Amino acid sequence: QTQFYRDTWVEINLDDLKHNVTSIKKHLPQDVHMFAVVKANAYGHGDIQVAKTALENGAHGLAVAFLDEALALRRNGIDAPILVLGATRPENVKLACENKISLTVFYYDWLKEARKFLNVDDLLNLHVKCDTGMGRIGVREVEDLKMIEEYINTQSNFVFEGLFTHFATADELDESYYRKQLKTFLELKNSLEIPPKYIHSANSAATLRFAESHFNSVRVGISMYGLSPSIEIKDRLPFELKQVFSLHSRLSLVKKLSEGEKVSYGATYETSQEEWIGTIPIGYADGWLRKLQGQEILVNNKRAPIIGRICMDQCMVKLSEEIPLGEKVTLIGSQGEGFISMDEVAKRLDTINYEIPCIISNRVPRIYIQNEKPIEVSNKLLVSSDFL
Ligand SMILES: Cc1ncc(COP(=O)(O)O)c(CNc2conc2O)c1O
Repeated sequence: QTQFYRDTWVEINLDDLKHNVTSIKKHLPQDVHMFAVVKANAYGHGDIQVAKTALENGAHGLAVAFLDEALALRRNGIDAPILVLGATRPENVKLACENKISLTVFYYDWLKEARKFLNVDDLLNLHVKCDTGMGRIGVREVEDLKMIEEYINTQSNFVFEGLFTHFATADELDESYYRKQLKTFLELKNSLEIPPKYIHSANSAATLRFAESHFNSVRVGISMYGLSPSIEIKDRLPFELKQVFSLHSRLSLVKKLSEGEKVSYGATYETSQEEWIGTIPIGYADGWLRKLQGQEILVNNKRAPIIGRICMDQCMVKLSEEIPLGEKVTLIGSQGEGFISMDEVAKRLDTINYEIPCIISNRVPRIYIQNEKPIEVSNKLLVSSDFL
């Protein structure tokens, strides 16, 4: 059982994760597959643990950003279908074959290059990505798609396993651009001789809002973690989402300062009267960024503001009264009646909820909670690394 030696940690509630996955599955028709998007260490939640819980509760497969993330899942005993959503080097396709990892192709010449690295009996499962308006990666014209389809279907190394696209605005109230993308995707899909096994377009927002975008598979990330794809659709979701990720620490010092005393770098904070000040062992190197100065956290079930500049490893909080040393504080998540949402922290950082769990760094261990009990600790600082 890996331990951790600083009183700062993330709690991942696997019961809430299960609630979200089963709610999404119930929302989908029986025959629509759910791919759990576990890229970026499952948006900072822990890729292996999230993958296992999602698969145990009805996910059909997994989606990641690049080959390394897929290999990490395979090396941890995950043998469900895995799709790499981003670009892969042609010279690495054999690794994908050997590990039964599906890759994304989005231009013709990649196929000709990739073939050079495959033996005659290698089989590579490919999903063709269409750019219908995201403007990132993907085929944009029917003739380009037809060229790719023709090449895949004539090369024994390649299996045309999937066709997909990605929406840029499915989380917005104005549906016009989404509808334009869906129409373009249908034109591309209908131009194919034979449709591939997986046809998918929906991210969380489209999965929750637009049944016509489900086709036979969906790719769900943010809502699986219990977060709304955007603020504007937050109060229009078809079922309750439970925030899986919470961030906690403990007071490492509590002191009473008299009026006119300074706190932290730059001596920018000055007590306006006699004040109780707590110190917490978390800082910007943990992803608790300096711009979070002033953000309230929960101490003894009450909101308390971070005061003074946030340091690399520590920050200070203004307490409403003397609090015992070692008291648990909650920076994100619930404590008693209080709740600090991912959206509240994101707002203070002028960003979106997706980014927050991603930037809480590997310095902060992840504790997995199931049936209200901690069942696993993942501390990335205490795992060995490969030396070249
Ligand atoms: C191709 C693709 N499919 C599905 C998802 C899941 O979307 P969801 O988390 O909204 O359900 C993403 C998320 N990609 C990103 C999420 O934030 N920035 C991104 O590039 C994606 O890039």
